[in-house]
Amino acid sequence: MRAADAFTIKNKEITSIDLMESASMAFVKAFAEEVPDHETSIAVLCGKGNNGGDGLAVARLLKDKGYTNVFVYLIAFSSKVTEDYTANLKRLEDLWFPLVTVSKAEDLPELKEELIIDAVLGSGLNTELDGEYKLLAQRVNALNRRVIAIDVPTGFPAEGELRKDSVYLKADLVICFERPKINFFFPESAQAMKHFRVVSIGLDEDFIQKTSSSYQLAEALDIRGLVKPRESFTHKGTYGHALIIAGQQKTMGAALLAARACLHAGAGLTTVSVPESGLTAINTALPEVMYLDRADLQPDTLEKFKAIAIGPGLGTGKETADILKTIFQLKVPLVIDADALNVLGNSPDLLEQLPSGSLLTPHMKEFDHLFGAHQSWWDRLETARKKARELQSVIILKNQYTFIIDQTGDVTINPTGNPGMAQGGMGDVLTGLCASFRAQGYSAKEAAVIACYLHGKAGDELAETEISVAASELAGKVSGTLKGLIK
Ligand SMILES: NC(=O)C1=CN([C@@H]2O[C@H](COP(=O)(O)OP(=O)(O)OC[C@H]3O[C@@H](n4cnc5c(N)ncnc54)[C@H](OP(=O)(O)O)[C@@H]3O)[C@@H](O)[C@H]2O)[C@@H](O)CC1
Ligand SMILES: Nc1ncnc2c1ncn2[C@@H]1O[C@H](COP(=O)(O)OP(=O)(O)O)[C@@H](O)[C@H]1O
Repeated sequence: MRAADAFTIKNKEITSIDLMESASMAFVKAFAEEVPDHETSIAVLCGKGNNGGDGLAVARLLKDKGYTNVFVYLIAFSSKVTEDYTANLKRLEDLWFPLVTVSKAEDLPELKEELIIDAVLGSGLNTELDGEYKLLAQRVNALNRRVIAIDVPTGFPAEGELRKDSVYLKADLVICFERPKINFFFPESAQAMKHFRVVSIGLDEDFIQKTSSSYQLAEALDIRGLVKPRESFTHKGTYGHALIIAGQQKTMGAALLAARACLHAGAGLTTVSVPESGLTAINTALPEVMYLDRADLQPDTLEKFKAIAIGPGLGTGKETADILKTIFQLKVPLVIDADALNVLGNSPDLLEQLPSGSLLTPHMKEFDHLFGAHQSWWDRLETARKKARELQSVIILKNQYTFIIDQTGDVTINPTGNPGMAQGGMGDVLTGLCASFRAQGYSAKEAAVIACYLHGKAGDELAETEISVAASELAGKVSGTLKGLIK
């Protein structure tokens, strides 16, 4: 983002102070939507860097917009100032704007304002907060006021490990510039912020798009670009035959959910391999789906499938390990989930035989069982990037924001989905979707991106009218959601 900043200043003939003005205007526009009442009393806490400069400009622009109770506190813990901060301070002084200087955290007056704008430190943070900044953050946090941060909460690193014992100036909302920071997507960010929204500040979009970054955010447009329309004269053979190896006596539902999702996501044919006791359930619940006896999981039978998913509800016994050994010998694209992942976690030798181009779909616990315990999500993601390269496979690391890591270690972040989806069976549905798109001929990465986006999007649509979303319902919805996405 700093490179885009510099490029825009150079190539769009825009000065850095103008860019700060543009950023502050974008902040104020979003702020006005969040806080429409112009009588709201607002304290703007400004550090001495460019984040503080934004705060000064925001205070002035809020006044211009009709906010009548805006007060500025200059957090003067450092002797260094930036040029644009100084210019914006002068603009405020010229307006006779009342300014309170705070040289030590203990000098911060008992703030009476209902709302605090945090412009103390932004993305220039180079280490975790300590000293006066830490005391200030703790004092402000203790006030329990509504806080809206400019760009990032003070003390929150845009990237790198988020330590559990770090102190942040906690924000209810962060209005950030141009692109979200990678650390916003980790569960640990909840210690520092509740929500974020992104505003455009006019940086050169072409430059941002062309600048290579290891992180991409999946968007509806990407899905539209990836999904191929169903052409005339095609038939069930065109859309691939997927096999799902899943389920035991007491976890047959996992197999049904995965198969249901596979079917509704458009695979030409879906077959499940479950214990024979599940046959009636399959025939009753999913008449389109075919059955393959476990005893028939032999190389010559399996070669005909266009994709095989294995794991949901399968159990971690010897049978699972034996099936894995068999399917690892094939040239069929694989999707590995749940118990199959746990078996690989128990046997590193088997993991080494994983065919390249496979798709692994672990949640946090399965991931740590496979690759070792992690203290932070940053570290976990770094391991995922390393392992995806080593295994030449795609890893879907599931969470509220799911990370899709490709064979080069690049990360696509999936923004769809919601807490209504926090219910058993949701992962089984995702596995069925992955199998379906792999069978339809999409690459492991394409299948992962389409499946994750679609999964969350269908969940979001259901959550518009429901508190919680059942996995079977979501599986039945994906076809309609996909149609809406590619229209
Ligand atoms: N393209 C964009 O995104 C745009 C971004 N813009 C805005 O600029 C912001 C970034 O501004 P920035 O680079 O001046 O850094 P900022 O966060 O104000 O802090 C710098 C000061 O903090 C200090 N410091 C650092 N860590 C510390 C610590 N742990 N504890 C104590 N001090 C610490 C550091 O001191 P130093 O360590 O260097 O001595 C330095 O003095 C960005 O968030 C956004 O709001 C827009 O205006 C325009 C377009
Ligand atoms: N709060 C949430 N927001 C978005 N997605 C969620 C949320 N909770 C769960 N999910 C999604 O649901 C799925 C859960 O997977 P998993 O834990 O393997 O479920 P199960 O084992 O019950 O099938 C993941 O794809 C995850 O991204």
